[in-house]
Amino acid sequence: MNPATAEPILETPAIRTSASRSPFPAPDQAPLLSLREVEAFIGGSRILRGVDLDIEAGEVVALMGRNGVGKTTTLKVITGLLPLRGGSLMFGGRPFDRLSPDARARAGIGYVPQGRDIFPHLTVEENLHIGLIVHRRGGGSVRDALDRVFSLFPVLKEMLSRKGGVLSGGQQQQLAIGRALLTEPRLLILDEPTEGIQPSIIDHIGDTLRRLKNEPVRREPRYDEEVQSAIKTLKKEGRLAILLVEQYVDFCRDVADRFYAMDRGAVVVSGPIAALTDEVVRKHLQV
Ligand SMILES: Nc1ncnc2c1ncn2[C@@H]1O[C@H](COP(=O)(O)OP(=O)(O)OP(=O)(O)O)[C@@H](O)[C@H]1O
Repeated sequence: MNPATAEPILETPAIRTSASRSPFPAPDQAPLLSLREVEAFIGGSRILRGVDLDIEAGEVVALMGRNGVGKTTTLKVITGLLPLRGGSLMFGGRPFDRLSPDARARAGIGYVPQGRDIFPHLTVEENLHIGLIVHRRGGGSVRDALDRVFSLFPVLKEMLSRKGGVLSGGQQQQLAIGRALLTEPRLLILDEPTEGIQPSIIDHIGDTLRRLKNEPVRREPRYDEEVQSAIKTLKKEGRLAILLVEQYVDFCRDVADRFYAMDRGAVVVSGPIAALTDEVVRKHLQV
């Protein structure tokens, strides 16, 4: 079944459950990633309250929701930065909640956290080398892996000797994604890839003109088109799945196959991206 087209939208608590799936399906039939009834605490506070989420190989899934509902916490549980306190977590059909964050990275989970986490005092080239040496998987050549990153993000090739800290927000994002891709992940996790990216000059000019004409300034999302088009290219290649925490609805509608919307530590709606209607946005996502 293609989840992008065949799956109806469901309101939780009974979000899409897999009645036909046994709790431990054969690895080759299982989703790439599967969270069931996941619970997590920060300090004494219960932050995740039974999160259910599946990602199939090759698909792009948007995890959405208002501020503070538990999206980043969900990613931290997946990557092992926060312990699972209840429920199950499977990757490639096998439980993996006991693995260290490092072992999860080696198993194929690439993570680009919010704020990007590049090394500002190292050059672009040195930042990329960290991706190559730390967790490199797969048998492909380093040259091919680098060429793939440079074809997705040509600006990185031009800026190899610049320090990471002098790049623009959008370029740092491209560097962080490029570095994660060099580890050849099976699942790439991106936490708010559009966050903190400066409005483009074109948008700025547009705003100024509108102000001059006394028209309201557009408050449309502004995001990095390179990141958007890279996600679409990666999706076409189908070599990895992407889990994306993102607040811009248009961005998600453009790149994602499916979405999950969270509220107060649980998934409240999920479905194919076509089901992310304006009503769903108003009810579950708008502030
Ligand atoms: N280090 C922490 N200590 C205490 N509470 C925390 C901590 N980190 C997160 N929380 C709380 O956990 C809840 C979920 O936070 P989380 O960062 O997962 O939300 P989010 O959906 O990713 O939102 P945002 O878009 O604002 O990042 C919030 O109520 C937040 O206040």
